[in-house]
Amino acid sequence: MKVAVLGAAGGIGQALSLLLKTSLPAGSELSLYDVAPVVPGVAVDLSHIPTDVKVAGFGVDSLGDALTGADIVLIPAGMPRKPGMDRADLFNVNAGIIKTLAEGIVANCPKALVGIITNPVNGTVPIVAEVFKKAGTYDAARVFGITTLDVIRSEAFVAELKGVDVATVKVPVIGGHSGTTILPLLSQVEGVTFTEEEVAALTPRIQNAGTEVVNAKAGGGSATLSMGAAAARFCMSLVKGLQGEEVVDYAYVAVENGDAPYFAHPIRLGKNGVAEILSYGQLSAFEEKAKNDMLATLKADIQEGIDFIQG
Ligand SMILES: NC(=O)C1=CN([C@@H]2O[C@H](COP(=O)(O)OP(=O)(O)OC[C@H]3O[C@@H](n4cnc5c(N)ncnc54)[C@H](O)[C@@H]3O)[C@@H](O)[C@H]2O)C=CC1
Ligand SMILES: O=C([O-])CC(=O)C(=O)O
Repeated sequence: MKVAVLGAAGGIGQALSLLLKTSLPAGSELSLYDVAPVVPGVAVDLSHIPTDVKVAGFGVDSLGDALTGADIVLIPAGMPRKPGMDRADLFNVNAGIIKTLAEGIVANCPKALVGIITNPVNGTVPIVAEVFKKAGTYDAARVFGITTLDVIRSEAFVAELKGVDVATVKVPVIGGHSGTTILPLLSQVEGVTFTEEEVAALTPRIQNAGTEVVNAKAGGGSATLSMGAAAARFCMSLVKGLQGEEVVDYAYVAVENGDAPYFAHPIRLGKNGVAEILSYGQLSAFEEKAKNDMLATLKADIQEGIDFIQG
């Protein structure tokens, strides 16, 4: 199994690479790419951890070498938010970065499963898909926006609020990855119930959790450690699917005849990525309204990504 991390020297990239070094199956290769000159050092540093995962670092001129033979490509490259910014404010800077990296995937590992972390995820996922479509290599089953951070935050916050063992908490989160487009389905959490007031307070807490971190870091960036944990968890779901195990997880994927052209759903993963997009089930009246209220924003974010490539 070869996993490439693009943007591996950054806050997320380093945390994610550390977790992958200690959790990928024995015999795997971890390929670290970044434009920052420290990246070979990050690889050397990780290579001293005694696990059977080979690590190599690749600098700005070696994207092709980093990607060749990759089964999974994870992309946390690009600029994070500062206080006062929305994720959408990152589009102008990060769209070009994502386009270049997607072109590298087309040229070097067009069959890889691609997990996109770079914000704004609502728009960067369509950019990658459009680059692949243009090149004739697009397979909707292989492109994922990683929304696992919304899921793990929801697990943490529900466990905290309800005083239950976090290991037993499962929270479906659908939609997109920004503000109100993030839609936790608290009505479907098993084993606990919420009052209307709790739903009205917890839903925006989950939606604004990224901003909570941005503000707490006071100009020093956004979530990196929790995102590293989230991306590693999602990567391990992809790995299990590739190994032929049955696994269901959540991600922002292309959906035909869905609520929007891209929407986070429960998905069944297999050897070729998405094996099946599963229904997110019955929504409460609160969730149905929240979904309908945010769809115009999500669709506009998606269109911005499509237009960036189609012109
Ligand atoms: N999907 C999600 O839930 C989350 C997404 N993010 C997003 O992840 C991205 C990265 O965040 P951080 O790691 O905190 O930022 P960071 O600034 O610490 O790291 C970004 C890295 O990307 C590298 N980079 C820039 N241009 C590149 C290129 N063309 N090719 C390869 N590498 C390149 C930089 O050199 C840097 O090492 C941001 O866009 C942020 O908004 C952050 C948290 C959660
Ligand atoms: O809020 C941000 O800018 C980073 C992010 O996507 C998150 O933490 O969910």
